[in-house]
Amino acid sequence: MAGKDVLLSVDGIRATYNGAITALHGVSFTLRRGEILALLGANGAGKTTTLKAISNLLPAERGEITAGGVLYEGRDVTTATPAELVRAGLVQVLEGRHCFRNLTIEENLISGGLGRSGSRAEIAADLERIYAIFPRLKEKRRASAGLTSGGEQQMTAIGRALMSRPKLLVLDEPSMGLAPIVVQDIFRTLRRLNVESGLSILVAEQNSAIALRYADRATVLENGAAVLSGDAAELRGRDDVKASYLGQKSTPAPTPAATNLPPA
Ligand SMILES: Nc1ncnc2c1ncn2[C@@H]1O[C@H](COP(=O)(O)OP(=O)(O)OP(=O)(O)O)[C@@H](O)[C@H]1O
Repeated sequence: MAGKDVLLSVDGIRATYNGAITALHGVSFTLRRGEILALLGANGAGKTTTLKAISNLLPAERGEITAGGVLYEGRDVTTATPAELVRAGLVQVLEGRHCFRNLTIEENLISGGLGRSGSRAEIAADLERIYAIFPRLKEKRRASAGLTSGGEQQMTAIGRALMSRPKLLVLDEPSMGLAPIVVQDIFRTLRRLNVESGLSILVAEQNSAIALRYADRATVLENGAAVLSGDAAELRGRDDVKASYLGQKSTPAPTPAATNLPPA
């Protein structure tokens, strides 16, 4: 992990929908520059709401932050528009790998760079950078995004976000609905980007096993509150985390009788 300075600070966020449903009850955590932080939790724990609070996307769903705030690079961005956040380097890949289905993969990627005032040559160079990260997208660049596989659409959604040259990439459940091998490929790529270019990553995941394997640290949400935070490696070794989030039972010590059995 690179530097230790704080890039993103989520400070006691409470959030409601329709002025009635309280989805977050005071979530706090920090993300250091250059790290991968996983936001874990079961269905409905508040992961998506937290990410949308960070990117100021709640108003589109009649949601709002009612207390607390978000600091990005030391600046209060609680009221910054999503477009301002993208320009400041904070980009979110929404849940469900949204692509423009009728546009080609390449057109989808180019759309991600439109917010920057880059020349044609710069956009072409950025495209080549994305194709080097995801060679599969280069092969499929002329295909309509809607006709490509779920994995290719996820890569396109991530590639499009990378076209705006983010400092902080925020991803909502990139593993959703994808085969384990594709999920592993995507997490490996995220880790490589993190190591090679220092990209900071906040990733919300229900798949705690893969997220804890690739993240530096993790925060666990339950019922709209952060209940646990720590180093990913340490959390992976904890019995309560294994039982509640990794679907593993703690292994009982073998009984003497069992030890005497011949190998199966
Ligand atoms: N647009 C919405 N309107 C009303 N309530 C919502 C809305 N979106 C989420 N909620 C509620 O807010 C709570 C947190 O949901 P959220 O989607 O943030 O959880 P999550 O951890 O991301 O779950 P999932 O993994 O299923 O996406 C849930 O009780 C959910 O029903």
